Amino acid sequence: MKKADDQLLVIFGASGDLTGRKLLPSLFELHVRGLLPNRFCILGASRTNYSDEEYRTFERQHIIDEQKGKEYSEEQLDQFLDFVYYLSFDSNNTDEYYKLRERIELLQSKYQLPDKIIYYLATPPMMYEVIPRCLLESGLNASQSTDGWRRIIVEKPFGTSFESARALSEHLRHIFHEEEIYRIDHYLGKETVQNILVLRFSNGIFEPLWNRNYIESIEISATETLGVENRGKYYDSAGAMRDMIQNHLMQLMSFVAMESPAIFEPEPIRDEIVKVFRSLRPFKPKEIDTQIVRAQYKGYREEKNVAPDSTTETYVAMKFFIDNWRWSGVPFYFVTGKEMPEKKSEIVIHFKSTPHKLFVGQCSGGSCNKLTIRIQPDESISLKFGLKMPGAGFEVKQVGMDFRYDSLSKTYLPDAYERLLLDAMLGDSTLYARSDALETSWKFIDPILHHWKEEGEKNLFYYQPGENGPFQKIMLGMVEKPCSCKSK
Ligand SMILES: NC(=O)C1=CN([C@@H]2O[C@H](COP(=O)(O)OP(=O)(O)OC[C@H]3O[C@@H](n4cnc5c(N)ncnc54)[C@H](OP(=O)(O)O)[C@@H]3O)[C@@H](O)[C@H]2O)C=CC1
Ligand SMILES: O=C1O[C@H](COP(=O)(O)O)[C@@H](O)[C@H](O)[C@H]1O
Repeated sequence: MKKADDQLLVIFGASGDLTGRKLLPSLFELHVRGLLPNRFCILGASRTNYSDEEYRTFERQHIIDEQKGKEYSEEQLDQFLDFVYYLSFDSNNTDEYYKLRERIELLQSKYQLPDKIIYYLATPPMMYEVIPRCLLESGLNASQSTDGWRRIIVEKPFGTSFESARALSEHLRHIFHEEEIYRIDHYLGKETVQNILVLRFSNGIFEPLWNRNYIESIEISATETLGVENRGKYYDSAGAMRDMIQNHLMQLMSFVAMESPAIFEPEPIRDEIVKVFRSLRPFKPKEIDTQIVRAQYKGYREEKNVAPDSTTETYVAMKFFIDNWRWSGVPFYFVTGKEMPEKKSEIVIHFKSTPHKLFVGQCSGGSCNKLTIRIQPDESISLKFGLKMPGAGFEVKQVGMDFRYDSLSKTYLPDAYERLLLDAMLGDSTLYARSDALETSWKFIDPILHHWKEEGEKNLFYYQPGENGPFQKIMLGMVEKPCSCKSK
């Protein structure tokens, strides 16, 4: 596999949850698998006071916790932590960036690194404006060397509305070139998500069926058993629509719905994604109440840092349409929720039934055929079809042909962050979101959020943690009108 150029990675928000649970464990796994650049080091930066050694000890435990069940040696962990450094500084204050510059120069000289730096913004979103501005003001946003470069990875949420996403993009483009900006959506780093493209565009059998003529509906869901945990402050201002649908589920939908790019390169793929988003049928205010269900789990308002009268949704189920040649009239569904009975993310393609039912009880009255792309927990693809039960008569049973992704080879399935970090180091932005795609997706979502804000508690439903409640029915009945499940 191609190795990335020698480089330095600076992580802002180095003392935080994302860095400890995802970034450093993923970087360690890349180290174990020999995929990091030959000369490389990591500089973590945040305000908390740590020496390099204290920071290494702090993160060592996170890595051990996250690497449970994976093979590695203590020696590999020591080697890795040896090239992890920490700078305690206030990233809000331009005057302190001289400390960052000094540390970067020291490390570049120690490791004989070219002037190639990736900045990772793993901080609260309000810092996405501040840190790039301070980098500009202190001259750290661009390389002075002819073969040097800068890249910046920006975590989600990328804005909270169309206007704020656009303003953030403009701000970043003023400081970095567009091709240097990597907007991360970790769902795109998941192996099965990438497999949607390969499944669709490397198999001749699916393309003729992948349209309104053969597909009845498409369901895209991501449910979680956890609640908001320790992220109440962020989540209460975001809600399920901003936290999951505007980014992860919309990206999944674009992979399912897009046309084939002429070539498999970042820009043609991203062009096709934007075309899908532009074809989304906007909701009229009346449709928001009948085609979208929002709900909150009981007990959410007692979570830490959540407003006691919060109307933030922790669950959304919605029906929508893509008005283009391929998908005209085909309903798409999104479902996402916290405190659900199962942690599961999947895409289900429901194919149309045969024009005439020849067999009694044929697949309980519906179509026998559906294709399920399971993203997690067990990455798999399964196709259901009807077959005759052995013996007398013609009783039809729906059977499945299942493919478990981990049976493909003994090759280790990388975590999404491993794949995406490596891609950014290699300069490959295919699996990163482009600004126009994000902005177009916000344009679709904004009116819904606006309507909910006006409605307050009206049409907000409640559910018991751990229960699907009436929502399964809502999905099956396909959200024609709000259910009568409102209660506290
Ligand atoms: N955690 C997760 O699983 C995911 C997180 N994200 C996104 O990643 C980002 C980080 O999330 P997470 O790690 O959970 O958050 P945390 O609150 O755990 O960490 C935030 C980090 O930023 C620093 N920080 C906090 N406030 C400020 C401030 N005012 N000025 C400068 N630095 C500050 C903190 O360090 P210090 O106080 O020492 O400066 C800390 O290192 C967020 O934007 C989040 O939306 C996205 C997907 C998943
Ligand atoms: O981005 C986010 O994703 C997680 C779910 O990610 P997954 O990979 O575990 O499916 C979600 O819990 C979190 O609220 C959201 O910010």
